[in-house]
Amino acid sequence: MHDNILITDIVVKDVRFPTSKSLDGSDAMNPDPDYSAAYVILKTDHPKGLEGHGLTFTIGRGNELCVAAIHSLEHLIKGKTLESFTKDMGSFWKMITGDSQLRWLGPEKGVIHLATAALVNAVWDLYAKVEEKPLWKLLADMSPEELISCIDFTYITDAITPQEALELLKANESTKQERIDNLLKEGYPAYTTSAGWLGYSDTKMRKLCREAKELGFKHMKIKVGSDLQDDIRRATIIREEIGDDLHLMMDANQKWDVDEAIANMAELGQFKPLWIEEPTSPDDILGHAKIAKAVSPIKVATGEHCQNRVIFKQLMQADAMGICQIDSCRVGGVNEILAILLMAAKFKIPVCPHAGGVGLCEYVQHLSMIDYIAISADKEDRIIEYVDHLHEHFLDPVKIQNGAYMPPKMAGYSITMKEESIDDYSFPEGKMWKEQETTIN
Ligand SMILES: C[C@H](O)[C@@H](O)[C@@H](O)[C@H](O)C(=O)O
Ligand SMILES: [Mg+2]
Repeated sequence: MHDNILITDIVVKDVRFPTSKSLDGSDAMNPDPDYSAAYVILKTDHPKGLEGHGLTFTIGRGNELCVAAIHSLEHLIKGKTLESFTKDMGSFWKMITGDSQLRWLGPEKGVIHLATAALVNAVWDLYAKVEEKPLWKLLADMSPEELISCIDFTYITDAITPQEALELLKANESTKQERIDNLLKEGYPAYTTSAGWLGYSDTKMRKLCREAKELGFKHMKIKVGSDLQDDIRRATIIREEIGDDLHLMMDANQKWDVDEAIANMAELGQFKPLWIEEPTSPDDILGHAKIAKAVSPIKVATGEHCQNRVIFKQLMQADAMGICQIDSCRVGGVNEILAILLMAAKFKIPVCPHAGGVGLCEYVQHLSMIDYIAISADKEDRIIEYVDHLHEHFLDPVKIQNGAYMPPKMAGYSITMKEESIDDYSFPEGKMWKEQETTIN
């Protein structure tokens, strides 16, 4: 169906939203994020003019570095056909992460890997659009063999071999349709972070807690890690509002040292959080393992800053990660996510994706859905983050019903941003930035 569609050009945009003005998204480590996207458009010669869209998420300054890194990778994609990639997605991924000179900038981490994610996800978006399916369905319709062929198993075969992964997928194959039907009916449960941003006033927090309850959410996440007494005060207010009806999760955004995390969680444990997220440096595998042991039965959640599948593997092998928080564009896009989902299924670690930001909810719903349909085949103890910001900028925004994500129906990876939004929020020339030039610097 997609024979010889040529990727003729790549357009990259630096899109930034001034969310720091209202302190949306603020946490102990990131007090003033401007949710931003290094945004890619793959132009093609498709008769209907189809384009592949993809983005990688940053929080403002430095977004231009991702834009530049995407340009550096561009020669690996431009002038090639979609089919030359889709006929062997695993090799495509190896090729785009394996450029003999660019690899030095990573390997597979930091700005170059964020850029990889934007491009890889744009290729998947194009693939799904050409096949006229939402991404989750494109993946769900693949045989176990086809799904496995999308993955580069380099560096993870000590945790899962292609053969083991294949068996895992095969065991779920005959029941896939039941789970698709279930998703179409009930959706995939979400949790909300909207009330818990660190910069919000108590009044605003209380109001948002009540709204979240009314909207049917059963789980809520709050930010901690600024000052312990303040964390206790805010958690008390939240518990007053939500009672014991809702589950609570806490996110420290890497603020603590290892022993400090353990000590602080001994205090915050009174609020019965389900998990403590990013208690310390995302690279500290043994530190996470120590914290996980000390705070049990509270789980340690991490992943939004996990640079690649190798770090995920070690966190799992070391019993350091109780909740696996994949991020759609921190690691190298759909292919690497599939590898992580398979490892999580093998280690029986629930996957609760990191979302929010701009476009992350639109992305990760597809990933949790394919996890449920074909990989873990389980929704138990699994929830997708939901944040109520910036969805209006997308052509196919997420749909939440009774606190659950409903499966997207439109073809693609749900990440196509409205043209007007791209223009208005392009940095620094877009009209929204021109209007507030004084606050830029
Ligand atoms: C700066 C961002 O809003 C983060 O606070 C956010 O991604 C957060 O860690 C989350 O888990 O949603
Ligand atoms: Mg977080």
